[in-house]
Amino acid sequence: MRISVPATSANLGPGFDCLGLAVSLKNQVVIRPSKFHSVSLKGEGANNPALKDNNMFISIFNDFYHNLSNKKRFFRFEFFNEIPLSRGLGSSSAVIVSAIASAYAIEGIELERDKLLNLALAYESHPDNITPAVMGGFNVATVQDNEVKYINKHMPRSLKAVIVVPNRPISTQLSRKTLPFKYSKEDTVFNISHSSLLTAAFMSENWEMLKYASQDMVHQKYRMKHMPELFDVQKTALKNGALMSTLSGSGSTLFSIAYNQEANKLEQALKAKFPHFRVFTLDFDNQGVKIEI
Ligand SMILES: Nc1ncnc2c1ncn2[C@@H]1O[C@H](COP(=O)(O)OP(=O)(O)OP(=O)(O)O)[C@@H](O)[C@H]1O
Ligand SMILES: N[C@@H](CCO)C(=O)O
Repeated sequence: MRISVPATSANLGPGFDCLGLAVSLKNQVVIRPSKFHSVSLKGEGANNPALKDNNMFISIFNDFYHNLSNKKRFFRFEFFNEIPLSRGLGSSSAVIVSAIASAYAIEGIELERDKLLNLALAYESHPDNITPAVMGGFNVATVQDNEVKYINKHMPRSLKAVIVVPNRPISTQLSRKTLPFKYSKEDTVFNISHSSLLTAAFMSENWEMLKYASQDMVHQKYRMKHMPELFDVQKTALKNGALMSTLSGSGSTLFSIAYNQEANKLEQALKAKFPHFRVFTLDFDNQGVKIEI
């Protein structure tokens, strides 16, 4: 069985903990019954011994598998990771979503996407990465009565994501602790209005509105000041054709959107100015989690 899950970019500026979309970097895992437990790891995280010895995917998979099955079986797990770890591209959501989905699939139990999403919520309390990881596309999501309420929309082929991935990881858990405990009425109103405008811009495909609507007062400046070069990445992106440029999730990746015809120029400008960072041009993913039996 093979399962793949896309990387995701959450917040999109003002939509803290509620907006997110999926891009075409993917983590894949192939799982086969085996005489004994074994793991192989390629791509992102391959040099990280913790991912072999104490792998979050395997522990979540085992929890679900043991609950669903009465059998004692061993598996071989082959991971092919494209999603950089702890860079704000939803690496943990990809692991959570794929581990739950594969435990059901290997037992031959159908799992609806909505149910998968709500099971994933137990591991990640904010829904802005897990929703696009499951559904693909652009998503607005909130949690009410322990359930994710969301609206999803496909992204068009006329746009690309251009991402700048710094070499320093940022842990989401630690980064959330650096945010203020309280916000002023002005900052709160600023974010409500910008997040609403941004959502309307995505839903109505009014791409020229993105640069106004994607501004934020709630989290980016607090997080980016720990890596001040990110302000320069953002400025360079906006000067070179980006329709919007925002901190991806809790960082450290900077995520930009550009028209197809502007994407190459934007990628080259970012590569020239930040040669020590990785720059990728990606399509958007409209499929979300995908299982092949
Ligand atoms: N491919 C993977 N295999 C196993 N564990 C992983 C993998 N990718 C991420 N993880 C786990 O998830 C942690 C990173 O989660 P964290 O929420 O800090 O970052 P993120 O999900 O990449 O960022 P964000 O939530 O801002 O998008 C890693 O330290 C590791 O424990
Ligand atoms: N909304 C989350 C996304 C990262 O998981 C945050 O900004 O902390």
